[in-house]
This record gives sequence, C-alpha cells and structure tokens, in this order.
Amino acid sequence: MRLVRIAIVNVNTTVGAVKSNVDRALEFTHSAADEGATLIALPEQLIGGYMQEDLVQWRAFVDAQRRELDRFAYETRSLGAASVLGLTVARGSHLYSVAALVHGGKVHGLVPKEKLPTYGVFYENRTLARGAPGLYDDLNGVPFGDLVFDMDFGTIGLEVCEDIWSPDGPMRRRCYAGAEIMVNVSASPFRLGVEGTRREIISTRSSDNQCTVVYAALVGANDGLIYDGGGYVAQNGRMLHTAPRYREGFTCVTVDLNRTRRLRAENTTWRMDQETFEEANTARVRHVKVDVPTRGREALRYPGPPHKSFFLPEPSEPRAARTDFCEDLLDALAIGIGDYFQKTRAFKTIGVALSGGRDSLLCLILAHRYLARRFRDDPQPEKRVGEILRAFFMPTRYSSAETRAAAEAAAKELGVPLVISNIDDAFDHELAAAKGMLQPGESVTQLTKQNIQARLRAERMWSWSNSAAGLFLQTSNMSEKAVGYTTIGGDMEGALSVIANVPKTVVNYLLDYLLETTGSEAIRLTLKKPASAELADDMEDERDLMPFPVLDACFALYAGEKMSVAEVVIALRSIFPDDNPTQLEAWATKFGRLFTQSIYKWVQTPLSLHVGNLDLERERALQLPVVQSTEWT
Ligand SMILES: Nc1ncnc2c1ncn2[C@@H]1O[C@H](COP(=O)(O)OP(=O)(O)OC[C@H]2O[C@@H]([n+]3cccc(C(=O)O)c3)[C@H](O)[C@@H]2O)[C@@H](O)[C@H]1O
Ligand SMILES: Nc1ncnc2c1ncn2[C@@H]1O[C@H](COP(=O)(O)OP(=O)(O)OP(=O)(O)O)[C@@H](O)[C@H]1O
Ligand SMILES: NC(=O)CC[C@H](N)C(=O)O
Repeated sequence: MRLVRIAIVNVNTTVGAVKSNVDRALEFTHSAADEGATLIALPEQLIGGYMQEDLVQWRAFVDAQRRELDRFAYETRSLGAASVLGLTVARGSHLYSVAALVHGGKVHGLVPKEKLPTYGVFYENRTLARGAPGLYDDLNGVPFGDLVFDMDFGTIGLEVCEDIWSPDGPMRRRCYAGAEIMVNVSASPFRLGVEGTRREIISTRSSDNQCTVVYAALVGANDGLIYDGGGYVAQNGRMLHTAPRYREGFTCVTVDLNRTRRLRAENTTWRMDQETFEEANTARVRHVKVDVPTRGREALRYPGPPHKSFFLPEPSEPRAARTDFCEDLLDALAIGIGDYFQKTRAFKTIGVALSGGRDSLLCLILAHRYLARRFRDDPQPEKRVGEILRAFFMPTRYSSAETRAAAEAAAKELGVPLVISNIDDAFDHELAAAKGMLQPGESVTQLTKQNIQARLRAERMWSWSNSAAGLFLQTSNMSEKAVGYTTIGGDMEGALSVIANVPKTVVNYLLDYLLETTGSEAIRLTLKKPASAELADDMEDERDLMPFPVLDACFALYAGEKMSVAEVVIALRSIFPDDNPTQLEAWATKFGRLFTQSIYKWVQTPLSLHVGNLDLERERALQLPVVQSTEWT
C-alpha cells in the first residue's frame, strides 16, 4: 500500500486580482493540508485569473504573478503537502502558461503548457509560447520545461488544461518517463454537454497512460465566460472522485499508488508501447528530485469502496437528463450574472425590463436565483434580494392585460419591487418628433413606430441605471439575435446579455421545467400567451418569423453545421416530415436572408454569457464579415 491524499481546490479568481486570488487559494490550501492532503491541485492561471488575453503584454502583470508564486510558496512552507498551481511566466521575450510545483517553501519547477487552444473562445497562440518535448531551462534557479518530479511517495507529472484534450499531449511522454500521477491544472469554460466530455477524456487519458489523473478546475465567471469548477481523480481508467461543481472550496480523496504501479506491471500492451516510444524518441523528460518530505501519509486510511463491496455496483440515483440539463444551464447563467455584478464592482442593483413575456421573465428568474443563493444564510434573504433586484413594466397602448398580470405575478412571487412606467405619452411625443424630421412625401413606417417603443424603454432603463448604479440586463435570446428581430438602441441595449447564447426553444424548455418544478403562477400566465413583441396590434413572433423549432433548426444547420440554404432545406424536410416542403423551403430561404442581413446587428450587442459552442459573438465564437455578398450560395 502506498497511500497519498489528493486535494482538489476550486477558486473563483478575478483576472488581475493577483493578491486576492492567492489569498483565497491559501485559505483552501491550508484547510486541505489540515485534512491530511499530501498533494494539492489548484486551477490553471490561478494567480492572474483566466482568461488573461492581451493583459499579459503588461510585463508588470506577469512579474506580479511570479512574486505572488513566491508568496504562495512562503505561506505554505510549513505544510506537509505539495501544491500545484497555474500562472503566466516570462522567459526572455516569450510568455508561458505554466503549472508550478511548490513544496516546503520552494518552487521546484515550472512546466509550460504545450497545447495552446486557439479556437472557439480561446486565443492562446496569440500571446503565449508553447512548451515542447525535452525542453529544459533554468529560470533564476528554478527548473523550467518538460519535467517530472520525484517525491517521497512517487513520481508526479504536471500539465495545463488543453494538454489533456489531445491524445498526443505531454502526458504520454511524462508517464513513460515514470510519472504515476498526472496533475492537470485547468480553466475550462462551461458549455452545454462539456461535463460529460471532460469525464470521458479524463477517464480515457488515465487508462491510455495507466496513471492517476488529477484534474482541478477554475470556478466562477469572468467576462462572459463561466467556469463551472469541480474536478476529478481517475486511476488507471476508473473514476474515483468527482468534486462538486459551481462552488469554491476543496475536496479530498485517498489513492493507493501501488495500484497504478501494479496495473502498469500487468499491462503488457502499455509496457511494450513504452519501449517502442523510448526507442523512437530522443527527447528526454528531466527528473527533478524534490527532497522535502511530505507528512501525515502514515495516518491515511485505505480507500475501500464506500458501499463495502469490490464486486457490486455503487448504489446511485442518477438525475434525469432533463433535470441535469436545466439545472446545469440555470446554475451557469446565474453565476454569470452574479460574478459580473460582484467582480466589476460597478453596480449596487440589478434591473430587468419585464414585459410579461418569456425572455425577460427567464432573466429575472436567473438574477433572482443568483441572489437567493448568495443570501441563503442571511436572516432575511427575501429582503436582501428585494433590495438589489428591480423590475420595470413599461406599457404602451399595445400592451395587453395578460402580460401586465404576468409581470405583476412574477415580481410578487420573487419579491422584486415592480415599477410601472407608462411610455405612451413619450411614444406620441417621439412619433411626432420623428415625423417632423421627414420631408414632404415621406412618412414614418410601421417598423419605426415599433422601434420607438423599444428605444424609449431602453432609454428609461439607462436613466434608471445611471441613478441607481443598476446593472441593466439585456434579455434577447439567440434565435431573435440570429435573425435581427430586435431593435438597435432598443431591446438590444443593456450592460450584460444574459440569454444571448440561449435559443428560444431552450428558453421555453427551461420555463416549462421551472413551471413543473416550482408551480409558478407567473410562469403559467406568461406561457399562456404566444410570444409577442407587443409593439403593434396583434403581433406574434412566430407569425412574423417562423415557428421557433424550425428557426432554431435552420440556425443550427446553417450557422452551426455550415450548410448552404439548399442543404438546410433537405435537412429540414427530414427533420420535419409533417410540414409542407414548400413552406420549409420558404422558411429556410427567409432564414438565410435574415441571418446574413443581421450580422451588423449582433456585432454591436453587449457582452454576453457564453454557454454553447454555437454563439453569435465575433470575439468568442463566429467571426463573420459584416459586409458580405451571398453570390456564393
Ligand atoms: N447592413 C447594415 N449595416 C449597418 N446598419 C444597418 C444595416 N442595415 C440596416 N442598418 C441600420 O439598422 C436600422 C434597422 O435596424 P433597427 O432600427 O433595429 O430596426 P429593424 O431591424 O428594421 O426592426 C426591428 C425588428 O425587430 C423586431 N422587434 C423589435 C423589438 C422587440 C422585438 C421583440 O421580439 O420583442 C422585436 C421588430 O418587430 C422589427 O421587425 C436601419 O434603419 C439602419 O439604420
Ligand atoms: N411592456 C414592457 N415593459 C417592460 N419591458 C418590455 C416591455 N416590452 C418589451 N420589453 C423589453 O423588451 C424585451 C424584448 O421583448 P421580447 O418580446 O423579445 O421579449 P419578452 O417579451 O421578454 O419575451 P417574448 O418574446 O417571449 O414575449 C423584453 O424582454 C423586455 O426586456
Ligand atoms: N484553458 C484551456 O486550455 C481550456 C481548453 C479545453 N479545451 C477546455 O475547454 O477545457
């Protein structure tokens, strides 16, 4: 038996907050050591926060991270445990994202990230240099490069996040060089379905390399990226431990490293692969001897199966896929709002223009979810929520009694003050002013009349925000964003877009789920009426556009799968066999036209929360020219 206790620490960092990030990390690291941890894994870019993007061009920022690493080492000098954490370091003109091994008051080595993600939301190749097989240097007395560390309990290798997403990452090389534990420091943004992918990758890598993988993830949101945290320990392909997501703190698990060694000895395929690899590769991984002992391992207890059987499966109650999907997405979006609100430190209140429709209701519920959790332990949680969250109903002659009732019910149920601010007089005034700007023969269009209402609401919200230090939440969903069904300077306005990456069919799905699980009267009233902008008499979104399931399918096929409109038509006919084929073709054609014509709109939307790979954001997702012709189609 060779027992080690591994701790996974999740920290909610803020980019640039080098001191506070390290302070938070120190608190959890000390507590984990108190619980007997031998090896403590913290996230990628723990010290400077993630993503640092072009901020790393400020050398003072990079230097501050290095100083804070030394402080971390000093403050943990008397713990009997080694820690692994991420930061950016400079080496001449080059910058690297590294995992550092710290133990006994000393930094024993810096291991640079080799796989730099430069796709989707990531741009790491732009600013960072890569580690490479066999790379070795001495950075002011600290080994830097392709290293493994010989500890008193065994050999460990380090790597950084994306390194594990490649079957050809450094893990294989370092395991063949003797590493039994591979610690991956990670900052992995949430997107739908990613949790399952992570588990599969981690189990697979630990099986491929016959090692114990320790994966520690960043938690919290920075800008529009949401990190769901958690972590895993997988031994030789078997998942041993899953840390809870969406919370700061730490969890520990004890592992018998002799099991890793035994399974390697038994696995002839792994051993033969190792021999072949060593023959074919000349680059050598360096061993760094860490001659500071760890403490407390003799007191560790054998990690037997909690249900006391080596043969029977663990009793478990898996959540339904629908519950998992909805709760995960609701949690991610609530953290996105909450961390933006708290970390920017620019706001005292949060406000939603509440129409009695689906989108604004979901945004209000999400802001409420964040606040209700934040004040969970407060003696008067409802009072605290009501002090921060505000809703505004701004009716015109086109607003219905039903939507007003729905808005009032939502505010009442959630304990949110609702202000009713009529914009009808302002509408008349603005309409007259708009008419006054025209030449003889010109007239105000129907669309202008609609847009004036949306713009008056936005203006009122900004005025409120100026006076109440309010975070004005923008409520458009991704489907309407894709086809430009929003008004510039109107409902496109806001400081943070909450559901801009959520398709309308998913908005409806979440509300159906919440109705079922909470029995909310406000949701029931809201869903009773078909989605409508209520900017003119008898408007219905799906009549103006097309049914949302078809719109979302067009979006996924055209913008996601990169199909031409002709291919989209073929795919739609197989997905919706009961619909009229000519009608489907008309919708696909309309979608293609609206999508291309609306790019100019979404490039000017506010910062938004990112929860899926298919998103309409030029910086983080889809980089499309605004000026483009469709001659190629
Ligand atoms: N390629 C281009 N590059 C740069 N700018 C361009 C442009 N094409 C038009 N523009 C500018 O954009 C203006 C048109 O955009 P915009 O003013 O937004 O107005 P527009 O797109 O014409 O109308 C807004 C649409 O959104 C719908 N809407 C609005 C509000 C709420 C909801 C709801 O669902 O609740 C729906 C409304 O029913 C209407 O169909 C043009 O007047 C022009 O100034
Ligand atoms: N009467 C209103 N009072 C306050 N805000 C409004 C009003 N009408 C529209 N808005 C704002 O404009 C946004 C855009 O309207 P939109 O119709 O797209 O969304 P919704 O009404 O929330 O949902 P749905 O489209 O499902 O009806 C709303 O989410 C809301 O923030
Ligand atoms: N920070 C990273 O390297 C993250 C990349 C990785 N593909 C992930 O999403 O988890």
